[in-house]
Amino acid sequence: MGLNAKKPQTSKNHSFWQSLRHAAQGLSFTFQHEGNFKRHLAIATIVIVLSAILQVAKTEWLWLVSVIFIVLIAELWNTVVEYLVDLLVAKQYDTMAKHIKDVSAAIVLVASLLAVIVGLIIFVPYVLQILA
Ligand SMILES: Nc1ncnc2c1ncn2[C@@H]1O[C@H](COP(=O)(O)OP(=O)(O)OP(=O)(O)O)[C@@H](O)[C@H]1O
Repeated sequence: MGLNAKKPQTSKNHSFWQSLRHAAQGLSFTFQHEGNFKRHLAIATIVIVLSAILQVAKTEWLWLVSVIFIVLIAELWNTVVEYLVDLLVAKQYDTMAKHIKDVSAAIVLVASLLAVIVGLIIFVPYVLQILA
């Protein structure tokens, strides 16, 4: 490492902007490495465009935005768990590692089911109205 090379940071963030930059790096890392995060974002974009076209009510927007964020938070959390487990067991097969990762994936599944249920409750009446 050269004299002017910056030492990698392992200390606490010193400012709000530094915290924000690292959080943005976390989001960018997840987007680049987790296919499911990309898929969830793509579905969220479709739902937002559809909601704008159908001009859904304010409370419906609140529900939709809430479930979109719940799913994205669950996916971020699942990514944290996967990397922590990999760090601990270094890719060795471990029954407890399997259970931890499976339960973490189940969190995403349950959050996604909630999003599907909310989506059906909101969009089915609009579709029926269009078909009527
Ligand atoms: N070290 C391990 N020991 C035992 N089982 C493991 C281990 N690593 C992964 N697995 C099993 O493989 C599955 C997938 O692993 P992992 O979560 O790392 O991959 P992924 O494709 O990123 O998952 P996801 O689709 O949830 O994002 C886990 O749910 C678990 O059942």
